[in-house]
Amino acid sequence: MGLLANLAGPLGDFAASSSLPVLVVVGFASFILLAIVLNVLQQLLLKKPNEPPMVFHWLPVIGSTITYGMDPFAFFFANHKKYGNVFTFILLGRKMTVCLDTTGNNFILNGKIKDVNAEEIYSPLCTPVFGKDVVYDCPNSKLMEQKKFVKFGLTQEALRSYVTLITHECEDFFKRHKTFKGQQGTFDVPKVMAELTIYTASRSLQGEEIRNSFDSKFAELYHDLDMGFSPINFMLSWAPLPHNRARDNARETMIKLYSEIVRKRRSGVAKKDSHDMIWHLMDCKYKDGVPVPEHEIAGIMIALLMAGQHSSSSTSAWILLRLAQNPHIVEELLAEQKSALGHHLPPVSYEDLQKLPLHAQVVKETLRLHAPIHSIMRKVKQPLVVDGTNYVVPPSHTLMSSPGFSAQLDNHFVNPAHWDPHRWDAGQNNYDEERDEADEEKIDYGWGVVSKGTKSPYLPFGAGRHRCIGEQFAYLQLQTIVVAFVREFKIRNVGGSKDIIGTDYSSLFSRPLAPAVVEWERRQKEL
Ligand code: HEM
Repeated sequence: MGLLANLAGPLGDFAASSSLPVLVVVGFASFILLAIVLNVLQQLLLKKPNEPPMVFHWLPVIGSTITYGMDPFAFFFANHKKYGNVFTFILLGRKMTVCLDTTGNNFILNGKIKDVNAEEIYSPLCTPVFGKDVVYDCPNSKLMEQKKFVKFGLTQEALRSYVTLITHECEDFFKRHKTFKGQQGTFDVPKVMAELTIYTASRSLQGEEIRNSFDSKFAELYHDLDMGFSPINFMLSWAPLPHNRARDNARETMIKLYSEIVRKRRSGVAKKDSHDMIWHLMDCKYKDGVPVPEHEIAGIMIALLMAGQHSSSSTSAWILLRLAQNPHIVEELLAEQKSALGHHLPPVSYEDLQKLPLHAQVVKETLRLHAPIHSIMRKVKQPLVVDGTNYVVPPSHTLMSSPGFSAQLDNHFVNPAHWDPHRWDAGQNNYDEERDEADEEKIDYGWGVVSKGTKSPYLPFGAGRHRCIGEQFAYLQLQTIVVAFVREFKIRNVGGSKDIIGTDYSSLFSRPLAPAVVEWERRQKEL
């Protein structure tokens, strides 16, 4: 051996040292190949007839992660065509069973608490952002009470005051923001609308102190906290990565900030002169008579800020992008305001919003095509027979529902890909919304009576015990922004094109691909 090595000299040394990496690469490639072959054979030969069909995939663990992640709706449509309403796919090693259309929405969203569970899925991601003892870091019955507090805090009086506050924020923004200097220009819609949305939500729901903090330290804290929702955190929310450390610092600082506001208000330094949610939560008590502790008030307020901001800012951006694609609708909206409220366009009130059906329909139609939450997930707790099938979903699976998918089906909506707010004028769709709503079973999970939505193909706010409690606020906020915007501006796509921008699915909430730039022009004020 020694002799041979000496004879080969430096060449032998090189061969000896380079053969190791080659062997490792060959070994790894063989392992991958074997895993692929076994994975394919398993799919072809070991089909379980009583389980939903598995979406074919080459790579174990990765499965359909990439195709689903790039465009979930395209993925749902392609597999709906192949397999029907129920199928399973692999998402980062997890088995996800998708149940589509109205039966699928109902099966998952109205599932019983003993069968399906949301907190096991959402808690690892949300608890480090919201903090302890709220939302998914507590028993479901406590979440239901927390939802009741918020829902009941949205009184007519509160909503009325919010319209005025939101209008002021918008007017101020349109006057002062650097984007809107002069008579005309262009702006990046998602970026600018994210800013306006957070100012309007914080001024109304979160209160004056929080709104004022957004001009200084709060924006940075919000950004750090938001990084907690990076998709990577679905797997690594616990990991000591820089963005998770920043998230934890931001959460602790925010909890302190909210707690200080509560203490200051309780001490009588601040007078109760608004209807924000902090004041309301300070007066709430759980069923056992215990008032909501400071850190829970903070956690609920953070949860509202986060839940509302992502969905509403994406929706407000889509609304403006759709209006820029359809400038004639902007003129129709202004005409509606003039005809319902008077030619001189007085300040809009909460009651006035009910007189502007086209404004509501613009929001409604935008949510139909651009649901910010494309996939809703639940953990299966025990073997479940899927309604209307022989399939049994085992507890190792996660259920996935997508109400945004049924809202794009042509058996429910005529020409579904077309954005047309007038489709909501009576009788334009294939399903009778009013009749279905009247027939609908009603239920109360402890935070007010809601319809179960079992038949509706249109559920942008979800259904069941986890249904959104922010719907009323979101409509009010979005409609008020639209009212203020069309009074001040005309908008259109750059060069008058009819294109619409694509969707960015890279984060947990879908939103327009940025930058999405459109042209604005300030209206001449009539004297
Ligand atoms: C356009 C705006 C919005 C849309 C499309 C939307 C959509 C949704 C959906 C689909 C769900 C159900 C999630 C699930 O079942 O897992 C939900 C839940 C929820 N949303 Fe919204 N939301 C919007 C605005 C808001 C706002 C403004 C707030 C707060 C003020 C809010 C607070 C909540 C809360 C607290 C839940 C309950 C979570 C649970 O019970 O697990 N949302 N939302």
